[in-house]
Amino acid sequence: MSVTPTLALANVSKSFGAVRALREVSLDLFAGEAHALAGENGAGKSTLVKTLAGVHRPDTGQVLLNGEPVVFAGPADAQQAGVAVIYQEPTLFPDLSVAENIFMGRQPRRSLGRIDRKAMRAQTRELFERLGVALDPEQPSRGLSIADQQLVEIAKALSRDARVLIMDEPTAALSGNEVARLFSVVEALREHGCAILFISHRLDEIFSLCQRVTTLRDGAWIASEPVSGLTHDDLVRRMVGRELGALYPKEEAPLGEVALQVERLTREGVFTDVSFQVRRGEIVALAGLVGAGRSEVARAVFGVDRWDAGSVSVDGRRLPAGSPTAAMGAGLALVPEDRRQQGLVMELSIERNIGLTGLGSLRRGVTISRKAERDRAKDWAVRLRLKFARLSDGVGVLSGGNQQKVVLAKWLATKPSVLIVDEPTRGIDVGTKAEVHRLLSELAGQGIAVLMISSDLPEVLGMADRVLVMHEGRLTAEISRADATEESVMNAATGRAA
Ligand SMILES: Nc1ncnc2c1ncn2[C@@H]1O[C@H](COP(=O)(O)OP(=O)(O)OP(=O)(O)O)[C@@H](O)[C@H]1O
Repeated sequence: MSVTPTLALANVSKSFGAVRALREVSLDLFAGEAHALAGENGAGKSTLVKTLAGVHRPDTGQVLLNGEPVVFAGPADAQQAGVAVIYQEPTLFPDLSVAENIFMGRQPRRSLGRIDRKAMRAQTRELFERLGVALDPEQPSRGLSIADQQLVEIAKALSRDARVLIMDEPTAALSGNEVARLFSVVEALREHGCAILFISHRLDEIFSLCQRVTTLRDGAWIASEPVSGLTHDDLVRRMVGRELGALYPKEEAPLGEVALQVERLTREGVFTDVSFQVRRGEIVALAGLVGAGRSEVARAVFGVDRWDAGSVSVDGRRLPAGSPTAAMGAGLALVPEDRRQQGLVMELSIERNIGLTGLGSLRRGVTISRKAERDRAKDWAVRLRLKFARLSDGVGVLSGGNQQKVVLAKWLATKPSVLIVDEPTRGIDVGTKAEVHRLLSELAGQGIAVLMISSDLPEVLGMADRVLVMHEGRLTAEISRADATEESVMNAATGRAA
């Protein structure tokens, strides 16, 4: 490891109005080292990334490149200096091929100025070989999985000779195999001498990929240390500054009547013959690999998408196909997977967003009681440890994880008969994760039927009374809590006999 860090922050502070997002934070990124950045939602991780990437300028303090102070005029400047950022959901040009996306604006040219497609293909192939990636350079980018799009972005970074690779929650939307593939690519880059900064709320990923970890809490630097001397609990303590209760506080609740009955539900080409029940008081997990059809089943049950055959009943009443209004009227709630896009109205305040679904209970005569709305928002803000300046601020200024909490609050506040939650703790910090689990358990205890879609196996095993597993659009297994193990669920999810 070289002595001078490739990229560093020295005593950097950054505020947004009254919010002090970073307070005198220092960080060193060395060549050949994978460095994790840990912290709860709103701790300042993305602000730090944006400062390194030239999006934000520090209010005070410095960015140092190879030991020399630099001022990035903008993201292009940082990119030029060898800093590449891979986001959770990359933005490739869908109509261009993989190779064209990689060499966008820098295509190899022939003597007459025409683009040298052959050279571009060959160079792309070479990049993929260096990374151990099996993608076709000629393939259109449209239709690539998020995991493949990230690999294209990484190849692009490599082609620009990036010296620092920053990854802001890159694994949130990836399946287990895709994470393993990403990690082997990152490992290859690290061995080439790249400095890596890695953000994830999944602490086991930090322990398996990184050599050091820096923890932020409320914008302040808490520690930078080798992961080898740390336990999982040590890291959690640094992040949340307090002892955490059980992460999976599932309690046995007496099972009541069947609340949700799904029979032979089929949406052609998407899922087939899906039948299951969820009783009051029960938490049923729907497990499977990304793309197995779990979210699609949830969307159809809730009426966002139509189904072609089969039926859905809530408390014994059959729902019409394709009507979310009827589903909500019958007592169904869906917390979607893509919460930022599907769950929030960005123009509205935090409190209005939380109040949106419960307008009935907040109504006083013909008007909605603003005070009731604010009280409810306050209550949820405390329960979910929401980090905000004012509840009247636009929801768009919240950190990503805090936006997710607002959507959760909005739906949990409706007290439905049947609650469907799709990846309820994705992107959510470990402190709030325990709180969300406690809430789900509490709701089940109150007689609500919970259907939980989750790719987080420990969460499935820790919270579910029963596990349903989907593989390629079909239910392939139903496993009781007693028999559910990582192995039994993964076997069914990958289509191997249980
Ligand atoms: N453009 C902005 N305007 C106002 N406040 C902002 C802005 N960007 C960030 N903040 C605030 O700064 C604080 C830190 O946010 P940041 O996005 O850095 O957190 P984070 O650690 O990345 O969180 P998460 O894990 O939820 O993504 C938060 O309180 C957030 O609301």
